[in-house]
Amino acid sequence: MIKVEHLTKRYGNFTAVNDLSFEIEEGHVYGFLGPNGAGKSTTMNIMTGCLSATEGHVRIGGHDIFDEPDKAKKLMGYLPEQPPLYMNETPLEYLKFVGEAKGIKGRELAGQIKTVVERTRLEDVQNRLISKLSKGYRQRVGIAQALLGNPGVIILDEPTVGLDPIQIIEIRDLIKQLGQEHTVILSSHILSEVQAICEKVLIIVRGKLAAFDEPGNLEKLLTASNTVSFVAEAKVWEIEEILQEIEAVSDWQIKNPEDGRVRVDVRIDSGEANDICRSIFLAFAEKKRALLELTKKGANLEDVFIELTEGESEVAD
Ligand SMILES: Nc1ncnc2c1ncn2[C@@H]1O[C@H](COP(=O)(O)OP(=O)(O)OP(=O)(O)O)[C@@H](O)[C@H]1O
Repeated sequence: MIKVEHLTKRYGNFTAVNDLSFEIEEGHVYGFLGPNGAGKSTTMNIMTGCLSATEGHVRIGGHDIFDEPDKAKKLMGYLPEQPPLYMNETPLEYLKFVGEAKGIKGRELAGQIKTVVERTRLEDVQNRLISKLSKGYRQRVGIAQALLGNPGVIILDEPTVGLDPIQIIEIRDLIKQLGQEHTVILSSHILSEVQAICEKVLIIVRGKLAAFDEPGNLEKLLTASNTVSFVAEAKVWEIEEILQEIEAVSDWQIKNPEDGRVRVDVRIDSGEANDICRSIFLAFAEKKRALLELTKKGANLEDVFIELTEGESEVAD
C-alpha cells in the first residue's frame, strides 16, 4: 500500500530523515513512535506530498508521490500536527470547502459530509463556529476532513496532543474504529497510546528506522526481558548468600538497603519467572528470612523505546 524507499531529508547540513525505508500493508493501525525531533512529522509531510525529499521515493498504491502527486494524494487523508482549521467557519462550511478542494461536488459531497460528520460524531456541533469548539471537537473536525474522499489510508500526526484525558480516550476510540475500514498511520511520542491503539510500531530515532514490529515482539527483543523483584527482611550479605545457592539466578541488583529491608531485582536470562519466584520464596523461607514483596516484571514497549532512544531527546510520558 505504501512503500518508502531510502528516504532522506536534509535541512542544510542537518539530516532530519536518514535513508528511511519501510512498507505499510493495507488494513492495520500503524504507530510512528520516536522522541521529539526524531523526524516523524518530516516523514509524514513527505509521505503526504506536503514536503519535498532530498533523496528517495514514496509510493502510495503504486503511485509515486513526487511524480503522480494527484493520484497518490487521493488515496490518503492527512491530519497534520497543526490542522489548518478556519476558526470563523462552522464544521459544515469547512468540510464543504475541503471537499471541494479535493474535487468532490454536489450530492456526492453532501453525502460524504453527512457520513464523516456521523463517523466523527460532530452532529451536535456541526453548525457552531470552529472557534467555539473544544480542542477535542476541533480534532474531530480535522479527522473528518481527512476522511473526505474515503481514502484507504488515514495519516494522523500526534492526534491527541493537547487534549484532556477524556478527549484522549474518545479520539483513541475513534481511531480504533477508523482502523476497521482504513489503514491508519499515527505518530506519537506517547508509548501507552501506541501500545493501546497500534498493531504495528515503527520506532524512529534520529531520522532512522530503529525498529518495526508488533508491540509484543518489540518487547521480546529486549535482552533484559524479565525481572523478578523482591523486598527481603534481611541483611545484604544474607541475601547474597541465599541467592548464590539458587542455580537459575546469576545476575541481581541490590537497591535501597534500609532499616533491614532490601529491594532486589533479579534478572532472568533463561528459565521461567514462576520457577525463579518459587525458588527464591523457598530459599528465603528455609533460612527463616521474610519476603515482604515478590513480583514479576515483564518488559514493556517503554523499555524497548528507552533502550533504542537512550541519549536522545525527551522520552515519552
Ligand atoms: N524547516 C526546517 N528547517 C530546519 N530544521 C528542521 C525543519 N523542520 C524540522 N527540522 C528539524 O528536523 C528534525 C526533525 O523534526 P520533526 O518535526 O520531523 O520531528 P518529530 O519527530 O516530528 O518531532 P516532534 O515530536 O517534536 O514533532 C528536528 O530536529 C527539527 O528541528
